[in-house]
Amino acid sequence: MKKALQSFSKVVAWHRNLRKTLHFHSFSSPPSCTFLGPNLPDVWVPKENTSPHTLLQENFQWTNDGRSAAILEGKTIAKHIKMEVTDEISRMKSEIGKFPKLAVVLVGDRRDSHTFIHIKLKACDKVGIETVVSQLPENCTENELLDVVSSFNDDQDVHGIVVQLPLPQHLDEERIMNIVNPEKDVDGFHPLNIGNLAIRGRKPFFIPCASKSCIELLLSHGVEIRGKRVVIIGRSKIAGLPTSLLLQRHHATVSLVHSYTTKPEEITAEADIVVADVGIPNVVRGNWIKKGAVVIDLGTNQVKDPNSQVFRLTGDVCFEEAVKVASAITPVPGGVGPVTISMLLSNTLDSAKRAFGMV
Ligand SMILES: NC(=O)C1=CN([C@@H]2O[C@H](COP(=O)(O)OP(=O)(O)OC[C@H]3O[C@@H](n4cnc5c(N)ncnc54)[C@H](OP(=O)(O)O)[C@@H]3O)[C@@H](O)[C@H]2O)C=CC1
Ligand SMILES: Nc1nc(=O)c2c([nH]1)NC[C@@H]1CN(c3ccc(C(=O)N[C@@H](CCC(=O)O)C(=O)O)cc3)C=[N+]21
Repeated sequence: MKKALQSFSKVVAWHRNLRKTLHFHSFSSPPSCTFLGPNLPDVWVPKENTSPHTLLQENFQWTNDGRSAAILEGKTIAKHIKMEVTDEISRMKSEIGKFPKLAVVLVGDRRDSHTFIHIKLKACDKVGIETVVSQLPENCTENELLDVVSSFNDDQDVHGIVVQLPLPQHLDEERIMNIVNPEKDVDGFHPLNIGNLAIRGRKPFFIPCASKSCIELLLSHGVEIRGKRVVIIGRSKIAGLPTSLLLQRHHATVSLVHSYTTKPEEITAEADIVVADVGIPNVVRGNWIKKGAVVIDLGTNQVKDPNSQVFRLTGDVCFEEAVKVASAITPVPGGVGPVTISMLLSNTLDSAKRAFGMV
């Protein structure tokens, strides 16, 4: 009993400390926050030493006084997370002579998928995560793909499996996601993980990386989530839907806008926080945003410049317009994307730690 009380007061002290450093972040009652392991709290909370304190703002101002919005920059956060992952992997190697391994499955030849996989592999290499890539042709059968995933499920040296999405039309994404071992599902897309994310107090093995990235960006810049009205444009399983679930766990009031929503701009204009996950460049205009709102742009659209023929990254939000209205906004590139990648590294490390009994 005494021990339980001691650990409970440690948790409370940890919360108090966190509240002090992050200022905005508090829980209604500590016991409602179930701890799921070192890196899997009931809500996603940036670790103290992960969030660069220089970024923390004492009092986040939900205003735009006619100047530009604050830029919620992701590269520095990503760097801090990567540094921490690197340190932990070095420790793992020296203590038990083992390291995490990520398997990536790519079907077909999509240009953006190649880019994203290249970024993931490079990041893994940098922090000391071993990788294995299985590339299948565009016209592969579902059974061929299922076999590849199954072989990674069975491989004890593999701790994380990523099946790059989207898959070609003829393949049933749900069937493929279902077969990934939930304990290796570092993307967090398996129905068991999504389901457990949906219900507060339940314990997903992994939370999707882009969703964690959104929360991390908000919290580490001092943006309060609890009680805020959030509108997410898009309900994809990669980002929109899980982000809505995670934000609910953080006590936001969440609405989802999708392709059947009429007059989405009237709904987004009510939001304190707008999250765009559509995949259409510049679809969210300045007049969709309430003055002083915070804008998180997940869109990473490769758009060909008609003059130079060079591909440029464009977000879903028309940055030039939104920056004049919002109080804070993520840039593309350099906002959500880099943090998403670092979350994948962190999830893979967590999975290896679990496999090695280090948690
Ligand atoms: N930066 C990052 O970390 C990440 C970035 N992304 C990027 O996010 C973007 C979206 O990708 P992904 O999540 O795969 O999305 P999907 O293509 O799977 O889904 C898009 C969503 O947008 C909705 N939608 C489409 N058109 C409209 C519209 N005109 N108005 C309102 N809603 C609309 C769709 O509605 P409906 O459901 O009705 O079809 C759907 O829910 C891409 O640019 C991708 O690269 C994705 C993941 C991570
Ligand atoms: N199984 C699966 N898991 C995913 O997590 C997944 C996926 N499939 N399919 C596609 C989307 C998209 N996504 C991004 C990840 C990183 C950046 C990223 O690093 N962006 C950088 C720049 C990228 C560049 O230079 O092209 C930035 O915004 O600064 C972007 C997008 C993950 N996704």
